[in-house]
Amino acid sequence: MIQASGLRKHYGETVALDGVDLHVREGEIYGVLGQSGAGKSTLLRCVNLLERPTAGTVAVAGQDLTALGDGELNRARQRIGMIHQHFALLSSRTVAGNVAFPLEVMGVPRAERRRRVAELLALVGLDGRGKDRPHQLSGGQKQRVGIARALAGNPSVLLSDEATSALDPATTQSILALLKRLNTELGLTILLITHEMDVVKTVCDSVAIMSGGRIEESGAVADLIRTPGARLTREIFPLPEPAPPGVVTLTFTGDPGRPVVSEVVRKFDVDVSILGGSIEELAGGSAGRLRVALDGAETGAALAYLRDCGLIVEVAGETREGRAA
Ligand SMILES: Nc1ncnc2c1ncn2[C@@H]1O[C@H](COP(=O)(O)OP(=O)(O)OP(=O)(O)O)[C@@H](O)[C@H]1O
Repeated sequence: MIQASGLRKHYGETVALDGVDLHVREGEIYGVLGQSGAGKSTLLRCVNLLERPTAGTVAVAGQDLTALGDGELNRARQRIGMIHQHFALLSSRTVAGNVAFPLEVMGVPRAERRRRVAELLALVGLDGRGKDRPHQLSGGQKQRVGIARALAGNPSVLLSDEATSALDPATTQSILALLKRLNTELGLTILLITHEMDVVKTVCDSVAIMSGGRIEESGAVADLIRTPGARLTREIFPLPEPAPPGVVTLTFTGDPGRPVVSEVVRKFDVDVSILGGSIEELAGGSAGRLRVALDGAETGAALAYLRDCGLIVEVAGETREGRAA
């Protein structure tokens, strides 16, 4: 749905994007995670060409935006909604007036605008709040107005620029739940940028980790977690690094369906000490990482058994290895 290739963006001497390739599939929620200055906002603004990249191409829904003239680009942008960290609402307009704004720009007749605005406000849970002014709303409600406005043109893609960064944790969760619902019900493809791992954990199907204008790691969250050595896994399930030589790290996605650790102890001449670990509920299901020390005559056979059970097994100091379930 979104295909960016070889994106570069220079601001004078500053290289904000240093050759970025991004592939967002239709219907997924894709998160770009990175610290301040990593280039996330620049990437997002290059996707809808609010910023023209210094080099590279961007295609959305098969249309190469970088090849379009201004008129065609404006029409293409109507199919790309955007929401912002600080909501960017017009304080002089009512809630309904804010949502109606893009419809006015598109030349939608008044009666149709009213119908559409009412529909959009109901969709984001703001039924009956159309006459309010933005200052009468909470942060979460303001972001709901921002989302309704972004959906006015029936976009196939929604870009989210740190949309939950100004919100408290409970409100963040309610806005993420709304985005997930819109993704599922409308088939909306969502590209969001964030510096919060919790956002990635809660809603993202895929992720790119950015640093210094480059993508360091990208892919489906479930695939990355099963990739030995992935940075995403280490950040979601932090454990002391590096592990002492011989210590074993077990990573798993989904429910193993049986108590594999106690099975190993019963089946093999081996003792297992649990040194640390955690289990997280991710958008695509649960996943976990456990650090253990194995001691006994059948350690090798026990590790082979754990691999056969579908766990990713990494032994500190040995060559990385693992296999899919
Ligand atoms: N309009 C601009 N003019 C000059 N430099 C810019 C401009 N926009 C971004 N930069 C620079 O580009 C780099 C990447 O900035 P960008 O805002 O894309 O990062 P970010 O990951 O979104 O960070 P933040 O979360 O703090 O916004 C930074 O060094 C920033 O100073």
